Amino acid sequence: MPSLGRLHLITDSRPGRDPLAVVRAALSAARAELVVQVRVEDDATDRETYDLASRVVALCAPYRARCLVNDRLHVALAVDAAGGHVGADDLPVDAARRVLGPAALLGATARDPGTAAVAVAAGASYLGVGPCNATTTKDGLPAPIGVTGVRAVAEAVDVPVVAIGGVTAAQVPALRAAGAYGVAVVGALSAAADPARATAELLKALTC
Ligand SMILES: Cc1ncc(COP(=O)(O)OP(=O)(O)O)c(N)n1
Ligand SMILES: Cc1nc(C(=O)O)sc1CCOP(=O)(O)O
Ligand SMILES: [Mg+2]
Repeated sequence: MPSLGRLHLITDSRPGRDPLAVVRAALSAARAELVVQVRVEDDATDRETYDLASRVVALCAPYRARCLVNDRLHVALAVDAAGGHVGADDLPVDAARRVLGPAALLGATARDPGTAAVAVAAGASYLGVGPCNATTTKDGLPAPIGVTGVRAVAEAVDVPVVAIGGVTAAQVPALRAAGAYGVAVVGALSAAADPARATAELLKALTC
């Protein structure tokens, strides 16, 4: 399996956002280094999710960038995405692995070392670890675990740790020093005045 991209762009499908424009801009800057995770609001229909994911897969293909689908693994299969991401309210990791098959990329959310180890044993390819910081992008999250929490998880597992939650380019060096392999962002790109430039800045911080 090719190595996992270090920069994960999670789509922002809240009203008034233009997720495809941000994906296009980010792909132009990061190319195959980008992983695009299609994440929709809970009230989005499967058809809406399928339509968005299909378009993201098509945008990623010329760059050989990979698309993952959050939560809705049947959509991941239907659009021939590279895999999916699950958390505590989704299919258990072992069930998600059975659905997606052995070759797929499967991400799992982990907020502590114990959960992380269980997820890896169940078949997770990488872990989404956070929230690193407070974020307004998603409601109902626990208190931030900070760089220290990311380090605790990274030391406990041997799969890539992707830090999430209010991550900015300025924080990337500290996250990398703590053992994070990459980062996943919504607002840092979706709310950027120039998403291509913001992508380049994140990527530089991740790869220098
Ligand atoms: C890379 C990454 N990490 C964590 C999450 C959160 O997943 P989950 O806990 O299932 O919450 P929702 O995103 O489904 O609301 C993620 N999507 N990606
Ligand atoms: C979707 C999501 N999951 C998180 C978690 O910690 O599980 S934080 C998050 C939102 C990340 O958006 P931003 O980069 O704008 O903070
Ligand atoms: Mg989920």
